[in-house]
Amino acid sequence: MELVVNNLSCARGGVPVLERVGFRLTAGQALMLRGPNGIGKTTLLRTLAGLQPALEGQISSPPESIAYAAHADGLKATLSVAENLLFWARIFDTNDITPALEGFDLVDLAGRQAQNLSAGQKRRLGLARLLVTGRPIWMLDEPTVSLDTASVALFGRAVAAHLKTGGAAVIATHIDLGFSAQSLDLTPFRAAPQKLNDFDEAFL
Ligand SMILES: Nc1ncnc2c1ncn2[C@@H]1O[C@H](COP(=O)(O)OP(=O)(O)OP(=O)(O)O)[C@@H](O)[C@H]1O
Repeated sequence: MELVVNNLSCARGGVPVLERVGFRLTAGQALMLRGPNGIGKTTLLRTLAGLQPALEGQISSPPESIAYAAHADGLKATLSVAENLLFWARIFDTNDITPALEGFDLVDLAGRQAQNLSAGQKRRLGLARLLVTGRPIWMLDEPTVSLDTASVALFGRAVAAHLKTGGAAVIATHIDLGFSAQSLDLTPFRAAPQKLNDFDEAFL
């Protein structure tokens, strides 16, 4: 497993956000994306995960090798915790949700509808889905939002275990997850402001 990103430029809403981002990640490594609000961490993760096209550059790993956990939990409200996990597990050709239930402390909540979970419990369920994908590269956007201290530690252990078994992770977060990781500050990669075209200038 190796993720090599070269000369990657990406846009949001048609506006270039980041230019010439590059890094290399091998099995067992995690990369923490840093930078101020609005710098483009979500945009970069979405591009790496294949949810939007890059303006230019290369990403060595195909989207099929990546599991992406976004800001939104994306849960099925009327399905139970176990049913939500099974729904996802079957997409990835497995019925085994036990490691996901156990790894994210969801065993006692297995029968509860997702809509009746607390915010932190919903977040744990959203993250537990990573374990049923079997995909080697995790892309995680602010994964610890709503998590209490114990759940952050639980999540940190889940990522550390994933790394130990040859996985990799790219994580946009402002907090320390308790394992060693590289970090990449995106500030130097901020795209230059676009030059106004003649039409815009005529109206200024
Ligand atoms: N749908 C959109 N249309 C146009 N611009 C957008 C859209 N969504 C986000 N942006 C802009 O793109 C830029 C990058 O946003 P992005 O969400 O990637 O930043 P971020 O680093 O993840 O921020 P945060 O730390 O606040 O989550 C920001 O300036 C933002 O305002």
